Amino acid sequence: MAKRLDIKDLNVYYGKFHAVKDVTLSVPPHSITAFIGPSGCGKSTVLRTLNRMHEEIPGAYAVGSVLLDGEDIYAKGINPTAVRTTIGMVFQRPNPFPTMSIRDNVVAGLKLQGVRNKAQLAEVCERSLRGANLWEEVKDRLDKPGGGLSGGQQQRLCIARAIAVSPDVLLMDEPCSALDPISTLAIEDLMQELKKEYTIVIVTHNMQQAARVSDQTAFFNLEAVGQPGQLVEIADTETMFSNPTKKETEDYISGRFG
Ligand SMILES: Nc1ncnc2c1ncn2[C@@H]1O[C@H](COP(=O)(O)OP(=O)(O)OP(=O)(O)O)[C@@H](O)[C@H]1O
Repeated sequence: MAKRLDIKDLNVYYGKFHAVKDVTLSVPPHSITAFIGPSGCGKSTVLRTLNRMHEEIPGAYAVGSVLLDGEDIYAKGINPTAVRTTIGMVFQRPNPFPTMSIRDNVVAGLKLQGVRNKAQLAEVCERSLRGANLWEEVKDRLDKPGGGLSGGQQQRLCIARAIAVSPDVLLMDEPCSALDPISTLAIEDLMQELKKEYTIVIVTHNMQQAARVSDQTAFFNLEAVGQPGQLVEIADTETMFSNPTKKETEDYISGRFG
């Protein structure tokens, strides 16, 4: 079920390096929010803090709060693994378990949670593959390895894997950057379907993609190399691309820098 995210005064550090400064923004449920901005401005860093994935990086830490429907995902006693189930992530390069069957890839998270009931696993597998718009292409080869699919199919398999555990939010870190244009459009179409059930945040380098798929766009920038990235502005996507408030946003989206 889609939930709302509220990020408040978020600062992120890699050891002594202050990577992201004072980010405050909200992501409404059933919407797609795109993070755009030049390389190194902290888009992926912010995204990773939205499901505590940065905690896997030695020395990385966040200060501030991230609320999921009002509940702080950083509160004491909250298990980061549980957070990553509720707030799933799809990465830049499709990363299915290559030798594992398509079926087992999809239900890997459920099996980790201890679900053993075959009928339940089969039902979730089909529903998730349908949800990721991959069912028709793979229904006759569910026992074949996930690594045998095309790049675009593998990315949809990863989306199926993420939605199989019934998340509230899907984070997507440049999910199309390793894909051809047709697979990219398939994922973009799929995102429009997915937002009916989930809240989506996507990092993209592709401004046309941000304009095509997102409801609101957040532009990040950094004053100079070595300085922390900051949120410059956030607005509904149409306004952002037609009438941004800040000149640096206009310069970026019109291709004058970055
Ligand atoms: N694992 C890490 N360890 C140390 N510094 C990191 C790490 N990951 C990112 N950084 C630094 O944090 C800053 C923000 O990086 P981040 O990857 O979030 O930017 P980005 O906007 O997503 O960039 P890109 O568009 O190139 O992917 C950069 O200065 C980067 O070098």
